Amino acid sequence: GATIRKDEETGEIFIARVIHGGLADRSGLLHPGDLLVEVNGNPVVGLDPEQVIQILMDSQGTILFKVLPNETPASSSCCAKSVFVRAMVDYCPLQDTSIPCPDAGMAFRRGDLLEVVDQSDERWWQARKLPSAASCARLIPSAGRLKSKQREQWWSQPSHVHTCIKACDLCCLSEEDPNQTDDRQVAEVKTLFLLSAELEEVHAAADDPSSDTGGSFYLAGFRQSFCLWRRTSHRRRRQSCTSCSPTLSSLSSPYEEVSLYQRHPEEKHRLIVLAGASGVGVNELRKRLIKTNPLSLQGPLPHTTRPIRAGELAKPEYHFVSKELFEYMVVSHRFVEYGEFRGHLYGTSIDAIDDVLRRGQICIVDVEPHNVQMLRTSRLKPFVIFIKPPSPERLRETRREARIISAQLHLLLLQEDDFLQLEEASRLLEVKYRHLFDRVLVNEDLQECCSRLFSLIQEAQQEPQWTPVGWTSDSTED
Ligand SMILES: Nc1ncnc2c1ncn2[C@@H]1O[C@H](COP(=O)(O)OP(=O)(O)OP(=O)(O)O)[C@@H](O)[C@H]1O
Repeated sequence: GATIRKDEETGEIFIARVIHGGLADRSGLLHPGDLLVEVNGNPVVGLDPEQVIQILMDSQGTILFKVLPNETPASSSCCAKSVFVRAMVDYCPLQDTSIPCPDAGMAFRRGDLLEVVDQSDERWWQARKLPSAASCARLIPSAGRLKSKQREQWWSQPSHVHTCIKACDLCCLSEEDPNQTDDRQVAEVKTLFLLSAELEEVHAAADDPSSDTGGSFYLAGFRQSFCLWRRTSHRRRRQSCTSCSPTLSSLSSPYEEVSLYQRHPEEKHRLIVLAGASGVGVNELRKRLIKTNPLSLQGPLPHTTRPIRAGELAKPEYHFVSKELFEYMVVSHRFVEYGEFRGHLYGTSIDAIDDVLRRGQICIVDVEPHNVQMLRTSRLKPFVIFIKPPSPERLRETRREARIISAQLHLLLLQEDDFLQLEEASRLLEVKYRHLFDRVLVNEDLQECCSRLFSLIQEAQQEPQWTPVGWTSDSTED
């Protein structure tokens, strides 16, 4: 329940910290800074901390400490106000040689919620993991300490590839007039979305202008070419540069302060974000949810530069815009995701999300996990649900009839390779983005997953949830 330290000059042993909720804390008799004179009658001045610990370990029954109380004790830990944080990094005390007492340390993974009960030591904080019945806190590195560790690691890496710089360089080379900023940025978009041989193959195979409203894989209520763009553009959709982005870089804050937020019934609904590896069923779940609850749930209407087809005006399933307007929206950062398919641009815009929310409906989007960060604003207050596959056996059992669209636009049954890829991609995404997910849901039985998803969506809107403090402490729109 306490740690000790030795004053190297005088050889005196002091109580370094009292663990919140531990025996020493509950006794109220020991405080940081108290001078330890004797343990069970053994003088300890001049001993090493390890020798003092050995005396304690050899003792049985009652342990008697003789202490000289610290004359200016720090304010009692029980009076300090707890701060709640979400861990944005993983930490393991057993791999940290600098921790004063590894046994008193607490391991955590990114995304874990922690109650920090004591920040009086600028290097080591005391915390409990939530939800937790444990009364005794454990040691975690302070934000400052973790940041300096991250900085050391960052500088020790040989090089950092800045994808944004590369994209700009390339586009500058291809521009006739380097002063035209907008054109340059548009060229950057093109650079980022240069179609691969695979996608060109799709163009050739699918060059049938009527296919968007016909074909055996038409998804009711969902735009086929938009879905096909999504399906074939994984990893080519717009991505921010993680080397440079202050929010995503390895130097960003290791803890995010959070507080409980409950949506007021008159406030706009929280944005619901579904994320998952390609093929896990995110689109199927979203489609089913909207189909069964069309009045309360809606997806944002995508934008496209594709021409309007005959008969589409009656019930447009896109915002049809000119290429110029689309490109203007790109440079104005109006798109969450965008890309090119069959020579036309497609994208999900923030404005389209706002349209749904303004109508009083719950907006549900599915985005690539690397794009979740840009939706994390106090205005949208996204509730992010990660969809993951079930166990390997159940995945193969439940997906016997499942189909994915091939690069040649054929609907294919999932093969062993697809299952392996899906499992690996899902595992990697969860490791990398866990801190951005509010909930993780296993998509085993479709019907059951849909109803659990619907309950989660209700929970997000009606029950208190942990959100970044910035989302509730100010009313500024971002
Ligand atoms: N729980 C499930 N049981 C059986 N089949 C499922 C289940 N979930 C999804 N499927 C099927 O798996 C296939 C792929 O699903 P879906 O198209 O929704 O994937 P996705 O996650 O949206 O991937 P992408 O973004 O690459 O399109 C579809 O045929 C869908 O009907």
